[in-house]
Amino acid sequence: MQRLELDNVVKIYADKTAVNRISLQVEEGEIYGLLGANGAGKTTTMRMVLGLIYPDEGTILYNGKPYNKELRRIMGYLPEERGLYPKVKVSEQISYLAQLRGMSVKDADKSLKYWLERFEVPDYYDKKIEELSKGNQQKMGFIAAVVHDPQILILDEAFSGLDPVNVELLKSTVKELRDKGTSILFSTHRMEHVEELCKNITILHSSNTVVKGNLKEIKSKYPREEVVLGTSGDVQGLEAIPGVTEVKRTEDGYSIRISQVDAAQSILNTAMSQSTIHRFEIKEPTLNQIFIKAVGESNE
Ligand SMILES: Nc1ncnc2c1ncn2[C@@H]1O[C@H](COP(=O)(O)OP(=O)(O)OP(=O)(O)O)[C@@H](O)[C@H]1O
Repeated sequence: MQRLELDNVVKIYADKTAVNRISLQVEEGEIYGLLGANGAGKTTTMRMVLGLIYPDEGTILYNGKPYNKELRRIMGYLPEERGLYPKVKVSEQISYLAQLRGMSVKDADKSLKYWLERFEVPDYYDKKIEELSKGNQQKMGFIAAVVHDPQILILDEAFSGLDPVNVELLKSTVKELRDKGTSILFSTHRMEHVEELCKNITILHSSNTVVKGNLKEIKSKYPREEVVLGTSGDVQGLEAIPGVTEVKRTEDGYSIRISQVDAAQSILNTAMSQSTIHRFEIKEPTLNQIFIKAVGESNE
């Protein structure tokens, strides 16, 4: 049984279809990437999953059952815009949120203290949100989303505003939650994070699903269009090889764009006849390249 299942879900605002027939499944212990350009329909989809707004068509099932208010206890949400009150102490508001989701005062306090220790900021317990830096407010938002140990966690740009050390800290936490069985709907514009974390993805464009499936399978279906060549010296004649569209000199060789994969063998033969080769790779497209191809650079 799927932990979370969306089937042909539609949301319409007046004359605007914000989400048009999205279908996806998230298993137990899976991080699912929900991607798309600005205005594509990601936040609307997440808000429907959370039960904050209702779909106009389609179904959303949680452990095989439709939405009911009790599900709030098993869901956690880190919104893109900060959701915590600036003037209230970390301990008061996160403990309150945890109690709203069914925890006892004692368990909520214990869990909050665990997470503050985990993020190496135990002294934030008594601080007001407004006293913290932007990145540390983001960490408190993350704690508010996970403090009650949800089965379904919805993360919208979870790593925004964080320095590289904190990105790694949160990333490893997200992986750990996944390994413990949490199902995570993960939305971001940072494709390298998706490549590292997500098994399956959906890319939305103007409310429609344009790419969907297993990330590795999606990547294998897109043509390989870049050859990386490491050479000890110059190689002449690469531009003249049929199928080569662009040749760039790099520090230790060449980066070559190709329009057909057969060109790679000719590149290797040409290079080997003139120089020692210490690297030859026909690169898979990055998710960034796939995203740009699928969506184009058009923003709303
Ligand atoms: N309450 C609303 N009333 C009317 N239109 C809305 C409402 N909420 C969202 N929309 C529209 O629905 C579409 C999808 O918006 P949504 O916020 O889901 O996009 P998004 O993918 O989360 O974008 P971003 O990456 O910019 O956060 C947009 O065209 C938006 O203007």
